[in-house]
Amino acid sequence: MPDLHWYPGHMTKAVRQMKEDIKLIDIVIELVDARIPISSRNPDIDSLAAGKSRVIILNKADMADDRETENWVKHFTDEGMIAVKLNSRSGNGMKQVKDAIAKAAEAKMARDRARGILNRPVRAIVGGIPNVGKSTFINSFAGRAVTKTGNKPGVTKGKQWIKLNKQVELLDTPGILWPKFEDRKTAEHLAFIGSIKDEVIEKMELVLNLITELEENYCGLVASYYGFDNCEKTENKIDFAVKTLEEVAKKRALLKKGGETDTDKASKLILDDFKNGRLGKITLENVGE
Ligand SMILES: Nc1nc2c(ncn2[C@@H]2O[C@H](COP(=O)(O)OP(=O)(O)OP(=O)(O)O)[C@@H](O)[C@H]2O)c(=O)[nH]1
Repeated sequence: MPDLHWYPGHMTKAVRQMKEDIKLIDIVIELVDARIPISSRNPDIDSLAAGKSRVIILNKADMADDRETENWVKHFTDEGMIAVKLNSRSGNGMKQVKDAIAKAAEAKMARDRARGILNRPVRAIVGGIPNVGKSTFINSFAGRAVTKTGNKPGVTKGKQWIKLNKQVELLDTPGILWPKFEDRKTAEHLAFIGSIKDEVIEKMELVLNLITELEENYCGLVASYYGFDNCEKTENKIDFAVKTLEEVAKKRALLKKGGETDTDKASKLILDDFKNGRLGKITLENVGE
């Protein structure tokens, strides 16, 4: 197994920045990928965000299994968080997100009022591991109608805030959290969604494990996307995955010079199709697993 404890320097800097920014913040909005709500979280957010209001957004819900996403929303709500699903690209769900942030802000203002603090702005930050959609979220949140604050006296130097309403504003630069590499499966899931470079893990091994995982919950899905039938409940999962991979190469005419199937190209194709949601609405991590 390759060394997965890879930790680029820019991330160390980004994490330090997030620790600094969070001091100004009342509400921490954590973005996770709805397809892998556990692996795309960073457990350290709990200590980073201690004492803050918490909102968790299941982003990229358009690529996840709707039923599973509902289960996750319920799960995080039961844990005492405000949980919402969202498609940041289309903005579908943004109204619910804004309502959720306004609700968290209202609770914070009520606590302030009880302590005699009036009209203090409530500030929020978006945090998440790479590629979960933080920038897309901020752009979609800002939309066209809202005005940016900042560059005026009294506003922290270099920081821009996007106003949600009179009292609530969102920091326009996201906080970057580092992905966790606790175990092989987590690292693979992060590679499937593109949060860590898939060069970190050998592509062929990665795709065989993806096919195997998909077969468990969505039997025949890979085959049917590429135009053949194949749903076998077999014990020999890796053999089955290899067969599927070769069949995909044949179907897509991915052949080497001598006519042999080009499974490297087929691996790349399947990983790319999954990453971009072309294989369908799929969730790889279920509540209670
Ligand atoms: N389908 C879909 N794609 C999304 C959604 N949100 C973001 N994306 C896409 O996901 C990719 C990554 O989005 P970014 O906004 O750059 O993610 P980020 O978290 O800011 O990434 P880093 O800068 O690497 O930390 C882009 O191709 C987005 O278009 C979503 O809700 N649905």
